[in-house]
Amino acid sequence: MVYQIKTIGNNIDQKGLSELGDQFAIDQVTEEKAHAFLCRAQNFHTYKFSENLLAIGRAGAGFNNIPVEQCSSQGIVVFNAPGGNANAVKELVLAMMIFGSRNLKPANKWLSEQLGSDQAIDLAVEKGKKAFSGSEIAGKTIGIIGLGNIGSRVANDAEKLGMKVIGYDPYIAVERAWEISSHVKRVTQLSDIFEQADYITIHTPLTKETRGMYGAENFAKMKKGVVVLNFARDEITDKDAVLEYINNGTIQHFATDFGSEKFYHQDAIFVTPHLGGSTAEASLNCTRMAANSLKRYLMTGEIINSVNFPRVVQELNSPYRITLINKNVPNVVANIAALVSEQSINIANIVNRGQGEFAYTLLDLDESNADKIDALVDQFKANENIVRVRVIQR
Ligand SMILES: NC(=O)C1=CN([C@@H]2O[C@H](COP(=O)(O)OP(=O)(O)OC[C@H]3O[C@@H](n4cnc5c(N)ncnc54)[C@H](O)[C@@H]3O)[C@@H](O)[C@H]2O)C=CC1
Ligand SMILES: O=C(O)C(=O)COP(=O)(O)O
Repeated sequence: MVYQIKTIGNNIDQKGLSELGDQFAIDQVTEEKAHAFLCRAQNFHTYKFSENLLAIGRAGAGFNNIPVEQCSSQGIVVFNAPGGNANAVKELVLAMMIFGSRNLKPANKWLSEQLGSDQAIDLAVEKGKKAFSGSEIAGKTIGIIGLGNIGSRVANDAEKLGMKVIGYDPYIAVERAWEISSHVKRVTQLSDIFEQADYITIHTPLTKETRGMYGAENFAKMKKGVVVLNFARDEITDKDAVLEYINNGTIQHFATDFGSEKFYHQDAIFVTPHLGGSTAEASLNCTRMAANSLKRYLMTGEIINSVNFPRVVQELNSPYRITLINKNVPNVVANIAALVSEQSINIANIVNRGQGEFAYTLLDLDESNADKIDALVDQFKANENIVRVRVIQR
């Protein structure tokens, strides 16, 4: 079987796709006929997914561009590439902190307005540069909201650069907690970040809680002269609040990865065009990770790095594996077992894991008779609690 992968958009790293191998064809069919999409931040919220679509690989971290609940209910597994671009974002954030502290944007603008001979410019520079004297990050306090793949790296490197680091993350993953330097102080109140930090950076997904987190309520708690960064998601920022707190002298510099006309032509604001994850290394990492997850899912039914289904890893030693995406309701597993038994088939292995409203079931069968497998598949397809059925032959 050849699996049809459709890349969406033009910024998928081509080298990363070589992971897929011979059993995969890239961009040979229309979106309608593809088994899987591989994408970056393109918005899928208005998409109508075809019944042929089994999976979406997001070659990046954030997946708010994908209607995940709709995908779950259509039996589409969504994968992302956790950590694949974290170093890229971390480097840009550290650069932007220093960029802001040293007034490089207004300084560069002022310099480009100095005309004449090099000697004349030199004279103007030595006279005028004191207006752009900045401050150093060493010894200052950075407050980090979200200590995941990116936030934990920012925390550790900021500490190495001599900063005092405080972090807020009520949902921190155990693996990340282990990776973070013991010098990083965890705070349990978001207000501690806004009250204590000289630099504030956010590295969370866009959620109900984080939407508008950079807004007047939290900004009112900030110290004067703070540098604020948003390289997470646009909707975290209330733009009018940023302008208000720049104008009243609280925010010295605001750096964001998300463009808005409101932010152009402002000396205290530096905007990058969503470049956080845009390095050669990150693009390759993320495409490789997403491609590998798609390959594993399509070929073996195993799920790793999915955002809407649990991790399920199980070696296939039987002639057939049936994978089911089913509603996470009582008795489904018993019904599945009953349908298998009606066909007089023996179950070699069954794994069923739920996540929210849906669950994933791997059913390995001690049966080589294709007709019996087909009959069972028909039964599963007719079951109202089962939304997706696939057969994988060893
Ligand atoms: N500008 C860019 O190009 C990029 C932006 N991003 C954005 O950054 C976000 C974070 O990326 P990663 O660190 O890789 O994700 P991650 O999933 O490793 O970490 C996110 C962290 O945020 C924490 N969190 C969730 N809700 C929170 C809340 N209300 N308050 C405090 N912490 C909270 C989680 O517990 C987790 O530790 C992504 O979701 C994406 O939106 C990610 C990569 C590139
Ligand atoms: O990984 C993320 O969440 C990002 O925002 C990066 O998006 P991109 O892959 O550069 O379109």
